[in-house]
Amino acid sequence: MTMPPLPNLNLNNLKTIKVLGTGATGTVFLVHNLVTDPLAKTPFALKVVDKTCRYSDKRAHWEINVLNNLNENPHPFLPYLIGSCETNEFISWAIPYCHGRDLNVLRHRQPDNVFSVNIIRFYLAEIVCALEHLHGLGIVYRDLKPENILIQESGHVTLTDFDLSRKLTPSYTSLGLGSEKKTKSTRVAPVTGATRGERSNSFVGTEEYLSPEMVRGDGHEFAVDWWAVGILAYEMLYGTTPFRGKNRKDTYGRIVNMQPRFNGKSTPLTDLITKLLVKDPTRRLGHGRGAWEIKEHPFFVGLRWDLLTEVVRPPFIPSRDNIELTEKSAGIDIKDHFRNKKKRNSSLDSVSCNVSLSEF
Ligand SMILES: Nc1ncnc2c1ncn2[C@@H]1O[C@H](COP(=O)(O)OP(=O)(O)OP(=O)(O)O)[C@@H](O)[C@H]1O
Repeated sequence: MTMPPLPNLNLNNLKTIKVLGTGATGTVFLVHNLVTDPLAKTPFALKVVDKTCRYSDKRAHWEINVLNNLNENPHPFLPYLIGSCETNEFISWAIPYCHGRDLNVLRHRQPDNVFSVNIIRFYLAEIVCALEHLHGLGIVYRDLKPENILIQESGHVTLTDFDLSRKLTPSYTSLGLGSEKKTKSTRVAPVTGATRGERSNSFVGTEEYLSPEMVRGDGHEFAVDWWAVGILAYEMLYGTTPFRGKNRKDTYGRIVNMQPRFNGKSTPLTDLITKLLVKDPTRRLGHGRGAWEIKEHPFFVGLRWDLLTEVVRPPFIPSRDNIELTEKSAGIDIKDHFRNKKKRNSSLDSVSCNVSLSEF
């Protein structure tokens, strides 16, 4: 499918409504186009990255590149690029706004902060499909975590945030042929700056979601994403990740050495998690035949993968009321926002410009 050329975004025509999220390198704003959509009927998400942060321009260009690729190879559970723009200070790009917040927020709204098994099955199925599509394009995602799984207006998921993703030779083509090339991991090094209660981002993802091969500094490939699916499933089931330690070093030690603990007797879901959390990536579910190994697991028995977007009703459909456009008139000056962010970060010695990404 060939897409028409993307419109260049004109930042002067955009009005910020509110901040949707602030990450290691960028800030995501909810914006609307004052010229074409003055009443903010169809707002969209604008990710803005400060070019003065180390590695940020490379990461931003890469993310735009991935989104461009997705425009040519679309998938219902992955975003597309609406447009982009670059100035001396910022790189910005727009993607559709996801009304339902992210899976982390949603989990904290559930009784006991955990999802039911049926809801876990639904979200895992969609995430497996999204990862399968990315892997088919030769992209290893490397940053799966609840905060990066957004809920669309329809209730289906969208994976976001591709700056840590990487291009590999696809191994799981539709013919199941080929062997993948590994991407090297730099040995994990502590980075400072996560504030209390937040998860910190390491150079390749969030520490509790890192795979043993990443922690060890071995080469890694698509199987890191299947490991992260196992961590995610565990967190959705128990409300906590399986290897969380007292501190980062302890967490890394547990990731490499400890087996996950389960409450009660084995179920298809705990069996799936066990097979995804195999330390040796070559023995992990998904390594041999990619997503199909996971789709064929008994946990998903009876699920019509081909009808996922049409028949299966999402467990949570955000209502229009969830869109808090009350701050519509407020407007946030993007430059001011970054000036203040820099001030805050310098006093915290924060991660913002400090993320070690020596692979770039
Ligand atoms: N399209 C969107 N719709 C709604 N909210 C969004 C959208 N994109 C991002 N967000 C919110 O903004 C947050 C940060 O986005 P994103 O992860 O892309 O930024 P980042 O700077 O790369 O962060 P990170 O430090 O995790 O790499 C997300 O967790 C989410 O809550």
